[in-house]
Amino acid sequence: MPKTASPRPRPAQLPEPMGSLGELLRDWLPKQRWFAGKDRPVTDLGLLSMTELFPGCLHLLVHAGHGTVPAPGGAPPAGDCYQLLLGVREHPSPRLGRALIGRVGDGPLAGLTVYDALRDPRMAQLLLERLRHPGKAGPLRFEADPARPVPAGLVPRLLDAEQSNSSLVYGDEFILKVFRRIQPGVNPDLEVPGALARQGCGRVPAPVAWFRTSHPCQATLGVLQPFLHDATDGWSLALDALAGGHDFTAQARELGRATADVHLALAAAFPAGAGAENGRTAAAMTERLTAAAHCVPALRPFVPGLRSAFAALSTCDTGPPAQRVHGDLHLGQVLRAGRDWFVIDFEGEPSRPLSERRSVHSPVRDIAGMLRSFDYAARQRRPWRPEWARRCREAYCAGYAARAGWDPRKKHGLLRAYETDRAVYEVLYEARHRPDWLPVPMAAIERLAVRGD
Ligand SMILES: Nc1ncnc2c1ncn2[C@@H]1O[C@H](COP(=O)(O)OP(=O)(O)O)[C@@H](O)[C@H]1O
Ligand SMILES: O=P(O)(O)O[C@H]1O[C@H](CO)[C@@H](O[C@H]2O[C@H](CO)[C@@H](O)[C@H](O)[C@H]2O)[C@H](O)[C@H]1O
Repeated sequence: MPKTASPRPRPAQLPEPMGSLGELLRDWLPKQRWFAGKDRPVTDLGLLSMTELFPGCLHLLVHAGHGTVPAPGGAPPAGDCYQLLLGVREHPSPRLGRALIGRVGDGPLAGLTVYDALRDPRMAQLLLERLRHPGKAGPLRFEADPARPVPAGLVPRLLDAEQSNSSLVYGDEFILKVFRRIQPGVNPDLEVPGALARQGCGRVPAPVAWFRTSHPCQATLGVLQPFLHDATDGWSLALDALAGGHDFTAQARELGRATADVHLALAAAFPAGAGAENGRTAAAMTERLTAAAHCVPALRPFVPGLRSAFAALSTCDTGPPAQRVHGDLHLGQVLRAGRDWFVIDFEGEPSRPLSERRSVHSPVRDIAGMLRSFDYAARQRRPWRPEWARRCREAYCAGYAARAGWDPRKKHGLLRAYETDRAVYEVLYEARHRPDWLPVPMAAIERLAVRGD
C-alpha cells in the first residue's frame, strides 16, 4: 500500500462515516454467510476502529446499523459490530475472484482496491505469523500459550463451511477461527476450551493462540487451536448414515456419553451459579418467543401452543443443577476421530448477549440442542425419517444417562420446554441466515405446538 494512502487508526466512540468504502461494504456484508442481519436492511455503516495489521492489510471493526432512529444519548442506532480484514491493493487482479470487494472512490483509500484478506493465502500466512509472535498492533493484542508452540510456514486454506464465523486451516495442523460478529467481553469459545484443557478434559481442542482488542471495547477477536485433521463432523456422518440407510444409534449413544463427559468437566471447571428457577426460565423463554414471532410472522399461529410448553415448565421439578454449558450444541459442533467424539465451538448461540452465553444454564439445554439436530438431519431427505431421529434420540439420552447418572428422558416437561425454546431460536436463525431452511424448524414448531411431543 503506498505510504500516502496509509489510513491512521482513528479512535472513535461513535461509528464514523466511511464514505465510498462504506458504500462498498454495505453491499458486500449482507452477501456473507456469517452476516447476521440478513432479515433487516443495513441502514448505516460506521467505522469503530481501523488498524494497519501489516502492509496491505487493514483490520476493521464496523458498526452495521439496522435502524433509522439513533438510540438515546447520541448512541448509534441498533445494530451489530463486525470484524473485517481487508486487503488493499493499487491494482485489482482477476485472481482476486470472490475475494474482491471493490475500488474505493474517496477518503484515505481513494483509488485503491479492497478485498477480503482471509481469502488471500499470503495475508492468511502473515496473520499466523502475527499470532506466532505475541505483541500489540494498535488496540489489538496477540497472545499465545508458550507451552504449545506453532511452527512457521504452515500453508493456509479458508474453510468454505456453513459458518457463523470464518475459519482458516493451517497445514492441517491448526485452525484459526476469526469471529465475525463481535460483542464486548471474553468470548466463551476462548474461555471454555482453555478452562477445560486445564481440567484435563480431552474432548475439546485447547486454544494455542488468540487475539483481542481493547477498542472500542475489550473483546475476543480470534482463536487458534489444533485441527483434528482425521475427524468428520457429526452432521456429515449423520447425513451419510441416512443416505446409506444405516443405523446411527451406536454413534448417538457414544455422543450422549461424550456430552455428559463435557458437562461433568464444565461443572468441575467453573463455579456453580444459582440457576434461574423454572418459573423465571419459562418467562425468559416466553419473552424470546414473543420477540421471534415479532420478526417471523410464520411463527404467530403457533404462539399459544408453544406458550403452553413454557407454562408447563413452571410446574416441573427443578431438574439437574444449573452449570456452564455448551450453549449451541448440534451435530455440526461434534467431530468424530477414530472412535472418539470431540466437542468444538463453545461460542453459544451467536445472537444472544455474551453475558447470557457465559452464565449458567440447565444442561438440558445442550441435550435439547442435540435432539433437535437429529430431527434436522432426518428432515434432509425425502421421505422424512422420523423413526431414524427417534432411535437416535433414545440412544443419545441412554448414553448420556449412563455417564451422567440421571436420565434426560425422565425430565419430559423440561425437555419439551428446552426443545421448544431451541426450535424458536432456530426459526429466527434460519430466517436471518438461511431462509430456505425455515421449513425444517417450522415443522418442529408445528409438532411441539400441536402435539407437544
Ligand atoms: N479443531 C477442529 N478440528 C477439525 N475441524 C474443526 C475444528 N474446529 C472447527 N472445525 C471445522 O470447522 C467448522 C466450523 O467451526 P465452528 O467452530 O463450528 O465455527 P462457527 O462458529 O463459525 O460455526 C466445523 O464444523 C468443523 O468442521
Ligand atoms: O454457526 P454455528 O455452528 O455456531 O451454529 C449456528 O449455525 C448452525 C447451522 O450451521 C445452526 O444449526 C442448525 O442447523 C444445523 C444443520 O446445518 C443443525 O444440525 C442444527 O441442529 C440446527 O440448530 C445453529 O442453530 C446456529 O446457532
